[in-house]
Amino acid sequence: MAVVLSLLARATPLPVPGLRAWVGGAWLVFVALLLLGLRDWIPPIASITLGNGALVLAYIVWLAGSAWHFGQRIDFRFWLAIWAVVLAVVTWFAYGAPSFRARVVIVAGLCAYIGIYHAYFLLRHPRATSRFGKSIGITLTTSWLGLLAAVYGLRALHASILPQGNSGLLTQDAIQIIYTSCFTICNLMLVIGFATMASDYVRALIEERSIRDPLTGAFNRLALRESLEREHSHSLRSQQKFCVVMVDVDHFKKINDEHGHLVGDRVLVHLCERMQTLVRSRDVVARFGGEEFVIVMLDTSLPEALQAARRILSEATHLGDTSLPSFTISLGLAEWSVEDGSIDALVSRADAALYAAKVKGRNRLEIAENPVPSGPPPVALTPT
Ligand SMILES: Nc1nc2c(ncn2[C@@H]2O[C@H](COP(=O)(O)OP(=O)(O)OP(=O)(O)O)[C@@H](O)[C@H]2O)c(=O)[nH]1
Repeated sequence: MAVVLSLLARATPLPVPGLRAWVGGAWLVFVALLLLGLRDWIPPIASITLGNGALVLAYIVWLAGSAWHFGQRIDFRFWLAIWAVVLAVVTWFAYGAPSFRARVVIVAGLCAYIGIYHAYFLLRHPRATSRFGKSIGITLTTSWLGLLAAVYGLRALHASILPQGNSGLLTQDAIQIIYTSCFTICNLMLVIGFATMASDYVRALIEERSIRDPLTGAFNRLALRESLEREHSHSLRSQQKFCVVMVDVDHFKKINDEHGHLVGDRVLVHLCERMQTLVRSRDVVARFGGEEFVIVMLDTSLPEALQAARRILSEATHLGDTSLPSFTISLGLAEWSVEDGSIDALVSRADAALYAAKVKGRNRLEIAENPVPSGPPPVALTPT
């Protein structure tokens, strides 16, 4: 399982935060099982102390991997201190006052605790839930973490109260064989869970990149077209109005020429961020190309859109404490009409209004002419 996860980590097209730690944890589980399995052939210090140490460390490293995956850090000093104490206590119960029962209760109890903590962390993390709900990887990982913690908990309880609990995992009795199988399956499924989380992450990132403009983070033209088509057919059914605003930076070429393209890029990023804060979160801000943006204001009539567009004209160019050169923008606003036969016709009207704003001196807002009815009215895409 460690080999498979390592190969997967090498094959991922994009770096996945936390994946290296998950790979490291899988190798530690492998080392731990090897050392514990070689109990009769290697010195107890290697088998008992290092074997249990590697096992506990594996679960801490897996937890750290999940925290990194979501851009967080665990308190390593705290966890390493716990690890060191457990190692010392296990060594004491191996040499000072030998007690297999005490070692099992301590190690299995701690592993159960880490498993529950890890599952709880994943379940409660706000970024673990996307707009599609919990990812398959997280569901899988938390389920198997819960099961693994339950098996460890049972093992600790069993060792502390029942006489058979005092026998080693590798003993040939039925209950120990069940424990060994459960540990193996849970650890294997956990590795599959981490691999699925990694692939969920890569897929989500690729999906996100396919609809976003890499410079500004605004939606790209593909996403814009999809959202316009969605709104257009929704409006054909419901007659609910929506508006399109075209925004263009005035004399942007001059900004590039005088300050350089990097400053020009920062102006675009700044403008985009400002516009996103000035519209509702469900409105769509997209980069149409170059220094031109399109905002789709969903379920919005002309008077409401006019208010928002005026706000954008006056406030989107505020520089705050940035070191950017001052700039202005021009806007063209068009309200969807049933006479717009297609979304291209609507966008063309907004573009024409933008052109009018440029011709009239820039740094202003123009409203598009009503569409000229041509031919029969468009047919609704789905029956009303
Ligand atoms: N920095 C930067 N510049 C870009 C980017 N995309 C396009 N441009 C530049 O934007 C400029 C657009 O210039 P024009 O189309 O002449 O428009 P303008 O200078 O804004 O003039 P008006 O729109 O008429 O006010 C060109 O110089 C492009 O090279 C980009 O991503 N980053």
